[in-house]
Formats: sequence, structure tokens, C-alpha cells
Amino acid sequence: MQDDVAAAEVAHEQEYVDTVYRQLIRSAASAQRLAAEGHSRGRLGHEGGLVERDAMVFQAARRLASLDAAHEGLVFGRIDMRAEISGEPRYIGRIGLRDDNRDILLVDWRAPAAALFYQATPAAPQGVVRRRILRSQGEQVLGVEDDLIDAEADTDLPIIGEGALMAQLSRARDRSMHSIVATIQAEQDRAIRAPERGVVTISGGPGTGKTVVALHRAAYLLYADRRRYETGGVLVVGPSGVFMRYIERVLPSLGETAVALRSLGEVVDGLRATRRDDPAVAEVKGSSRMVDLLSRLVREPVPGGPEELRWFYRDDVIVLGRRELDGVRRQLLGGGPRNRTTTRVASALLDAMWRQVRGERALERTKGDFVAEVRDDDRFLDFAAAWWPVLDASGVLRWLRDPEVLHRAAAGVLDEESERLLAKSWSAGEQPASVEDVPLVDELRYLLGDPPLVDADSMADTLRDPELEALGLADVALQDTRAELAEDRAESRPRGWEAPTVRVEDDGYAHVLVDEAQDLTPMQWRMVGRRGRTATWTIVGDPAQSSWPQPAEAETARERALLSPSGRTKEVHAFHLSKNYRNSAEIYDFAADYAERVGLAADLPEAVRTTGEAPVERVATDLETGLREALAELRGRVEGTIGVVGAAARQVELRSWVAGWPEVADDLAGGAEARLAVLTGLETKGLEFDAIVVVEPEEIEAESPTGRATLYVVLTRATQLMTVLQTG
Ligand SMILES: Nc1ncnc2c1ncn2[C@@H]1O[C@H](COP(=O)(O)OP(=O)(O)OP(=O)(O)O)[C@@H](O)[C@H]1O
Repeated sequence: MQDDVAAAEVAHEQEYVDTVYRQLIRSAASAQRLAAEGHSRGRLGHEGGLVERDAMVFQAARRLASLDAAHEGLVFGRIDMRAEISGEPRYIGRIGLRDDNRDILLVDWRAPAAALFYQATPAAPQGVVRRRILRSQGEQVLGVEDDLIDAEADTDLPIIGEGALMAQLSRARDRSMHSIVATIQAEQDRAIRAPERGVVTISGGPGTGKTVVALHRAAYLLYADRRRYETGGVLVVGPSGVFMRYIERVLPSLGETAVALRSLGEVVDGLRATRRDDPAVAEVKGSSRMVDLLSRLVREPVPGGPEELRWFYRDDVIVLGRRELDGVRRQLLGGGPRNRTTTRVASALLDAMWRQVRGERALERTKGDFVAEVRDDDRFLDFAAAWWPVLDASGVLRWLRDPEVLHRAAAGVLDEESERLLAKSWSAGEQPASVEDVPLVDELRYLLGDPPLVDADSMADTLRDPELEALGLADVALQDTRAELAEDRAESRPRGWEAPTVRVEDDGYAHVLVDEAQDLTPMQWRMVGRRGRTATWTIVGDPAQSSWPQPAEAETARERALLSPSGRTKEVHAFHLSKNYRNSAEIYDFAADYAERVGLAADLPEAVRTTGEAPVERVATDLETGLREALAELRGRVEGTIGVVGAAARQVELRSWVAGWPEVADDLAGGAEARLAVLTGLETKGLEFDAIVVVEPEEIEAESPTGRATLYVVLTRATQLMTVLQTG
């Protein structure tokens, strides 16, 4: 009987969904037609082109093309209100849609009219009687799940299903995060729809949905003020490339593609760092002491550059030796960021040279004659370009590979041990930049300023430089020499160290969203902060999961990063999430016990799901055999992903073991999509798996000063089963 009712309800919903899809096709086609017409007239979106509504439908249809049919369908929700409020159900979908009579068929989940769908609870029904979630695949409705919100309402609406949230949480995991648009919970919805001003912080313990909520918030902001956020750009920063791959489908599945997703190693254009430095090195490179060190570095002479300029002028020998050149260097450095001063180098050198002109024959001529004679001489131009070249930040960071340069820059800034760690890290030959090097490159970009020669426009600026014009130097000879030298450098530049591709003024975004914010070092805060001076922010994190050992220093850097350009503190709206939707209660209890035992001062959420499967602690005499057995068991018991997590120093060994076992060969196939992954503790940040094997937890704990927090992260990654494996 109940089955018949359910089948009838599904059939009924299918009819509605069919209507919506038919309308979508009609609207999209007409919008496309109009767009084509508008386009041919060059007036898309303006009077005579598309009216606003059609432009919206057109945009929406375009975005819809990227909808992943495997996720929840276009129409996923419905609310029925008390009869005295409305006799018509309200359908909620990924976009809004009207029929040909302009009546609403589907409410965009982000629209104010959809808020009730998420915020109505039995304690505060707000007129909603029943909330229904439609489970679909593509255009086909597979089932419905109902919540009776207002049990006191006089209604004969059938209530079907066992709760969409639990079904969603118990599903087998693959290697990517999914949108939760159908099952957003009320406290999460409040964070998603928070006001657009200032800074929204979202805190909460493991698995509370911080990441997924933040991503839905990005989609919400794009909806609420599309013009601002699409043109100004939304930047999402996460801890690692693996994490970015994990979350990269969520926004497209919500129909949004205009968002830049960057891991911390990719924030600077042109750099893609994945290698992590050892924790001790990372601590030095991440510290704000590096600002002083780098400020000194940019004042250094170019290593290997010419040290003397010797010039015969009539009866004079003009020599600019180290002392004179140091004077010119200081004078130039006093005039602004180093690369900006490259247009002034010729005149500064000529001034210094002219000061040495003494001979009588020479003095018969004026300074103007002298300048005219020297300035076009190739030897002079080559000297100027080699002595004061346009510098690129990655190249300048490489100067620190010379221990003497490092020592000069670090004197009085770093202690001996820190300097030794840096020297060791950078003397290890031609390595690509590490994740921790990227903020240093960025700092240098700002200290150096933009080279005047990055494009034709700025070339024109250079040529208009009044000082050059006054000196009669506004010709291209020096520029040509510089351009040639820049090309030479580009050719000799090792892979992975590309020059910045944009000017620093182009770095700003309209919104910056930082995930796992507890892990940002002070230098990373500075880097991200530069991209959000005029932006609004969403900052997501859980201090108990932090792997940065100097929280107070990071806090100060974070506060600075959030200042407006005029130095004002942006207003902060804080949201806290309290329920863990990832781990079973059994697994989370185990992790929470650990956090309390080791004194992590963790924010402990309540896990909403129980499985009856407590974590298993296995002691093996032989680790390889123990791991193989543990994996065999987990593979048989979960359908989705499995993670093997061990200390960084064990990775090579673990990978080679696993790669040698024929029974898991299929599970390892598929690269980033593989069912089975071997990871370090830090690499598991933000991720989740159906089952986890934690190999030798004490090693994970011991590998860095914040190893306990890392182990806590690892213990909160599994949704269903967890095995903790140690040798006895
Ligand atoms: N309302 C919801 N409906 C369905 N699933 C949800 C909901 N909220 C969270 N989840 C799921 O819970 C899991 C944890 O979410 P998420 O990774 O965003 O948490 P987190 O707070 O960022 O975790 P951590 O800090 O431990 O990395 C994900 O699988 C997410 O899809």
C-alpha cells in the first residue's frame, strides 16, 4: 500500500520535472536565438538585444551544460505550505525558471524564496508543512524523501521515505566532493546566506561541512551579485592539489564555473608548486621574519653582474667602482621598488659619471653633450642593462642559493640554525619551487614591483617617463637591450620557475575564500591577503587541526591580511557548525577521545550517524602482512574509497608494497580517481574515504611539532570503517 502511494508520488513528480525540462529547452532555445541576434548586432544584453530575463536564461542554460547528470537533478526539492498561506507547492532547483506566462516553475536554491526549504524545522516550521527531496538521475525521478515539518498542520499530504540526509551521508564515497544542495541543514544555510559584507568565518570540528558549505556560499555570492563576483573574480584557496581536485566538481555541479580554485602552491600566477618542505624548514620559510630577509635581498647587487664601469671621455678616465656603484644603487633604491626604477638607471649612471669629468677639454662641453655622446653607446647600454636588469622574483629567490648572499640577508634576522636549514633547503640543486617558496616569490614580486616592460602598454609608459624625456633618453635602445637580456634569461630559466604573467595590480579578487585557514603561515596570509585587499572574505577552519606551530604569529598576519586598503578592520560575521556529517559516531568518538587525551582543545561536534562499527586496532608482527590483511578485509566491506595513511618517511615503502599486491591493482588504477590511495597525514587534510588504515600512528604523531593535530585529522577522515595498525 505504502509502495503504491510512493510510486504514485514519484509519477506525479516526474510529470512536473518533465514540464520543467520542456520549458528549459524552450527558454534556452529562444534565449539562444535572441543571443545570436543580439550578438550579430553587437548588443548582447543591451537595449535591442536581450531583455534581462532572457539573458539570465541564456546564461543559465550555458551553465547548465556543465551540470553533472550523476548528481542530484535540476529539480531537487519541494515545499508544501499551510493551506492558508499557499495552496501551491514550491519547487526548488539548481536554477530558477519561469513558464511562458512568466509564472514561476522553479525557484533557484539561492533565491530568498528558497530559504524556507532549508530553514524550516519542526521546532520553527515557518508555515512549511512538508519538505520533499526528489532523488533523480538526469531527468528521471527515482524516489522521494519527505520530512514532516509541521505535525500539527491539518493536512493529508503523504510522508514517504526515511530521510534524504541519512541516505546521502551513508552513500559510498568516490574521490570527489559532491554538492549538498538538496540537504543543506539550517545552521549551514545561515552561513551560506550570510551578508555579503566584510568577513564571514565558518568554524566547526571535523566533518561539519565547513568546506562544502563554503563552496555553496561561493555559488550563493555569484547568484546574489553576479556582476560583482563574476567580473571581480572569486578565489578559492585550499591546502593542496589533491584537495583542489577533491572539491573541483562542486561548483560546476552547481552551474558555476567562474571561480579560480588554487592550492597554496598555485596562488601566484605562473607557479605550480606541489613539493612540501620538511616541517622545520617550512616553519622558517613561513615565518614573517622572512619579510625582513627578503627586503634586504632585493637591495643586493645582481650576483655575477658587472662591478666596474670604465669610460674614456676625451682626456678623462671615468671609473665607477664598487663604492660609486653602491652609491647609485642606494640612490635608485630610494626611488621606489627596484624594477620601477629601471627607467632611471641610465640617468643615475650618467650623473655619477659626469661628476668625474674634470679634464679641460672635456669641460669645454656641456653635460648635455656628454649625455648625448654616451647614452647611445652600446657599451653603456649593455652595462646599464646588465648592472640593473629587470628582475624576476623567482630569479631573485634563487640568489639565496649562494650561502654568502643568504648570510648577508639573514644577518640579525634569523638565528644560525634557521639559516642553516634554509641553506640546506636551497643548496639541494635545481629543485622546483616548494609550496613554502611560493609566498616568498610573491613577497619578492611586490618588493621588486612590476617590470616596466611586461607589455606594449607599459612600454609606452616607460617611453613617456618624464625624466627620460628631460634627459633626451626616450629612445628604445636601452629597452631593446633589456628585452634581449630578458629573453636570454627566459631561455635559461629552469622549468617550474616561470616569471609572473600578470602585474601585481591585477592580483586582486572580489571575494577570497580560504579553506583550512588554520594552516596558513604568516607568509601565506600575506600572499593571500594581497589578493583580497578590497574583497569580501569567507574563512573556514578548525584550530585543533592546525599544522602550523606558531598560531599567535599567524593570527597577527591574518588580522593584517584582512585590513582594507585604508587600514580599516573589516567587519567579521562568525558562524559555527556543530554536527559532524562525515564520520560515524563510533569513529568520531575514537578520534575525540584521542584529541582530549593529548590536549588538543578540540571543538568537538556531535556525529549524527551510527554504524555499529567501532574502529579496529590491529597489532601485527610484520607490518607488510598486517597491512595486506587489513586491506583485504576493508575492500570486502566497503564499496567506495580506501585510504592508507602513514608518515612521510614511510611513503616510498608503503607505495611499493601496495603496488606489488595483484589483488589491489584495479583499485590503484585511475590516477586521481583511484579507489585506493596512499597518503601522508598532511595530504589527507580536507579529504575523506569510506575506510582508512592508519599505519603506525605514533610515527605520524612524531614527525612534526604539530603531529598530534595531524593524527587527529587522519583519525577523522573515514566515513565507515577505520583500522589502526601497529607493529607489536
Ligand atoms: N547537509 C549535508 N548534507 C549531506 N552531506 C553533508 C552535509 N553537510 C556535510 N556533508 C558531508 O559531510 C562531509 C564533510 O564535509 P566537509 O568536508 O565539508 O567538512 P569539513 O568541516 O570541511 O571537514 P574537515 O574540517 O574535517 O576537513 C562531506 O562528505 C559532506 O558532503
